[in-house]
Amino acid sequence: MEGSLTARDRVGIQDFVLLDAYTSETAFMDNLRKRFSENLIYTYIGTLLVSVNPYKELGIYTKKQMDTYMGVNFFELPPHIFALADNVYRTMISEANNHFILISGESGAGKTEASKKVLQFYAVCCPSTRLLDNVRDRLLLSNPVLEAFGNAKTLKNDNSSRFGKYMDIQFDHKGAAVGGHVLSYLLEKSRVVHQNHGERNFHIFYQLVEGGEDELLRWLGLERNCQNYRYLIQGECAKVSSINDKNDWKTVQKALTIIEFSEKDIEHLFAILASVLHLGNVHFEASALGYATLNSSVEVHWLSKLFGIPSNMLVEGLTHRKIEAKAEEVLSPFTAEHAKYARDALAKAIYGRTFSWLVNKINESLANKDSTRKTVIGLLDIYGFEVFDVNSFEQFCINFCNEKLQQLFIQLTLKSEQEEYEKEGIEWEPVPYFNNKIICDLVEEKHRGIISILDEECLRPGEATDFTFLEKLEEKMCGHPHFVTHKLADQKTRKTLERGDFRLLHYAGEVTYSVVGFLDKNNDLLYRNIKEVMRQSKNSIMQHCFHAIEPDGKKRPETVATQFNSSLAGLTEILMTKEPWYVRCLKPNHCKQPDRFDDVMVRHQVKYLGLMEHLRVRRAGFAYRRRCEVFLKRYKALCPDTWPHWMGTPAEGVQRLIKHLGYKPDEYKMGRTKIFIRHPRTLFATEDAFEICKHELATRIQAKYKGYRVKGRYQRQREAATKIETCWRGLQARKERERRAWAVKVIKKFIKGFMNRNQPVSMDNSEFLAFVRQSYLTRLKENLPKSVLDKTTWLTPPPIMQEASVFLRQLHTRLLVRKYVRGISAQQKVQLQIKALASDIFRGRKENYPQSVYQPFADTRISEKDINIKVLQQICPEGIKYSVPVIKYDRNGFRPRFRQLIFTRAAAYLVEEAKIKQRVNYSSLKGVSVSNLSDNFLILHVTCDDTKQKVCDEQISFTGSFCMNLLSHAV
Ligand SMILES: Nc1ncnc2c1ncn2[C@@H]1O[C@H](COP(=O)(O)OP(=O)(O)OP(=O)(O)O)[C@@H](O)[C@H]1O
Repeated sequence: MEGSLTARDRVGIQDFVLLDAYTSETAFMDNLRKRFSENLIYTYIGTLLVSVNPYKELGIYTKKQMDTYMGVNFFELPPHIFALADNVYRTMISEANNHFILISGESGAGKTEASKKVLQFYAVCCPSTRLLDNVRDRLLLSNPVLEAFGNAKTLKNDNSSRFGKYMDIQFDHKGAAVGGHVLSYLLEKSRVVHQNHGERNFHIFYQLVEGGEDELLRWLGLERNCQNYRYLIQGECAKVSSINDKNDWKTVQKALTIIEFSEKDIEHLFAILASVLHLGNVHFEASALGYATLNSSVEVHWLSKLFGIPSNMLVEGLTHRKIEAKAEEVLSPFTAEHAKYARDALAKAIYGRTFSWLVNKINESLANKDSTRKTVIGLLDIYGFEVFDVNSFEQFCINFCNEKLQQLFIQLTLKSEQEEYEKEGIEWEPVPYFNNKIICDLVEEKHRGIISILDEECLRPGEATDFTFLEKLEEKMCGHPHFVTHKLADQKTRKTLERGDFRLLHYAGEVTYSVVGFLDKNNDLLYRNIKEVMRQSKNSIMQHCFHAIEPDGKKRPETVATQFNSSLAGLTEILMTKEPWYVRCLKPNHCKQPDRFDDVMVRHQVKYLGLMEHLRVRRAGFAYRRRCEVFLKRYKALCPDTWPHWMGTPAEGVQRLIKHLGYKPDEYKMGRTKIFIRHPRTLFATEDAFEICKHELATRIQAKYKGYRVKGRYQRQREAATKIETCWRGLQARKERERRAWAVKVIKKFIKGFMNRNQPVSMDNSEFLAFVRQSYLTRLKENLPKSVLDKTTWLTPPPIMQEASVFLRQLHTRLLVRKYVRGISAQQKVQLQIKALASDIFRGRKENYPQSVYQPFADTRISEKDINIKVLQQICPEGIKYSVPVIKYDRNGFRPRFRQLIFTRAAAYLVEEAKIKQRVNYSSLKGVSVSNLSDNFLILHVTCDDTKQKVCDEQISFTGSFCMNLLSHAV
């Protein structure tokens, strides 16, 4: 698939919009399956990309592939994530606005992989410099670091994102990636202390233990065996065949240095990871009084060393809490159970806060400090919808997040699209779709939603438990169509629910949540005592985390669910200001197996992702719409009526324009303020015409001239001069520095004068004029005559460049002449002088003169060795100037005779072998005549008063092929 389509690439339909069969789910599934069986994992629905996880390497993400997709029209090549990335990028450049790519799908569907591919595409395909290479490397390498700390093996996915990630890639006006910013959402901290069977802790712990150098492990007090650490073995699957912790460790280490973590930062970061592992091994026993006693001196030793906190302080913090009793604070001992809880809470807090520190640090490294305007492409890769056997608070948050993203998708596509048709007065048959707002409200509605009820239970005084929370839910949610519990369920459903469960009917399916742990996880409290202990740490990251993040003393921090809800609202706001693009990832089977397409499972995803509805709206609707003024502004140059100025309304202008372009009535619709184009191909045809018109330079020049406009006229003149200077540089032989400097000076002078006389009329006009100038000069540069005699015709200039063209032509000719003249030898110079003379004599007077211009003139036509020695002896003292073989005709009878005609300084000699037949003194030469025709006759007229001559008043006629050469010499 390198550029051209093969038969395999055409299997099925590349764009569901083009499916012939009516848009049934069966036809949709057939197409998806057919393509999947040929390893064609991508298919479009318009500009939305559907991707099916192949669970195997397909070799379709090479540099060559990137080159293939770079700058090619979206629908020209088989669907690909690179095509989408390229289309987003080019739209961002041409429209100079912000975009985001929403990648969604359930856990393991391929979201993270897709977002990595997009990032790689930009890293390779965007213009770059050495400086920007740094930014690019950091952008790319932030991924393995974030994955190591934020991803883990789950039952659904060996590399499952346990946090939400939104990454902005910032581009300058030339389209180079110049910076980035990462926002992270709710890390699943509980994984640090607990993993379900078959799952792992975050990758970084295993990488450190497996890959860390011996010396490092010694320094951290760690052993190279994951089995020795309680926090690493709860899922009983420390080793996973698809994961190479050792290699990943190396990648992370390298990435940390490239992202510019200092040695100290790295040291402290590793110390924290080791501390968490030591903390997990801290063991409590109950004393006789039932209080916790700490029986882990080795662990405490290492914790004390790595945190830089005295051991006794640590021990106290881990076994006691501070209680305020009236004016004083007293220490109250924990029970063993309580101490374990406090230890785990500390481990979670340390890891969670370190993760936030890490994200900030990455952001510092990606930040672009330059304040010039940048455009942005956002990449949203957030944990996918997930359902386990036991689902807890974390799944509740993750699935709620997916509900919100589905809601955003609905808002931006199905809902807004249909509302827009209505608003614009376009006839439209509404497409029904399931709006999941009802579920979002169920979770987030103020005072009535699940989060509000949970917060109430967390914050209220008195004995609140997970079960009182469940009762409150039952009380408030009773009868809600998407909520059910054991108590509220009908008999049949009740059998599937435990007493401590509640079930939500999500857009993606039912999920049963166990309320156990909801209150604790939502409170996420850490005892004050242990926080104060951590503040004493000598580890700079710990100091930062426990100082900076702490709210003032007594105020209770916001609950986790509320914080998460607010951050999602913030994310929605960010996304709503950008142009959306979608990648919908599908998971083909539960077993992570290649070549296995589970129909039921895929059909279910197709359904809940709303793909059929999207397809129906796309098919019935319009692929492209733009406000009339925007459309007109872009394409008005394609129609003589609208270019350069359209005086009527934008809508009328658009009508005139599309009439000129020959749009058929079924290809478009005019709304109240917008034009709607049904098929992408119509737009592509228009865009192609536009491209031809403006040439590929248009985008670059537009971008250049935006900056150019702002900088003012002086700057404009300078830039224009520099551009032309560049053109000229290409034209000149680089070695001739002196000449080039002269040319540039003259051109600059010209431009200055020229610009002064050609003040642009309007902004639009100025851009176009600038384009026309640039385009003409570029073409001219490529078509300049290469030598003085080059017959290349000078390019006809556009009207505004007439004057410049004449000037440049003179300049160019002069330059070529100068170059030519400097390059000729003394001998050639004499030749040329003779030619110039021939020109004076014959130009316009003799029919075959033009041909002679291209024939070399020689110094002589008979070399001395071909002249008889006797003759030479006689005439040599006079100095032979020129000799030529001729045929002589005498006056009577025109009998031809072969002779040598030899000119000396004093006379002309007619020679026949060893005999001088005739000598004509120049003093006796009355004249020379030739005809004006294409012959080579030459007649010498001589006087007869020279008694020594045999002929008087004679005409000596010759013919020879070099008559002009001869005569010019003679003269
Ligand atoms: N395009 C692809 N080509 C080859 N393998 C892929 C592709 N996409 C995904 N995979 C495989 O599927 C696995 C899961 O993909 P990924 O981690 O991207 O899922 P996800 O949707 O981000 O899941 P989660 O929501 O759990 O983070 C990858 O580790 C990889 O092995």
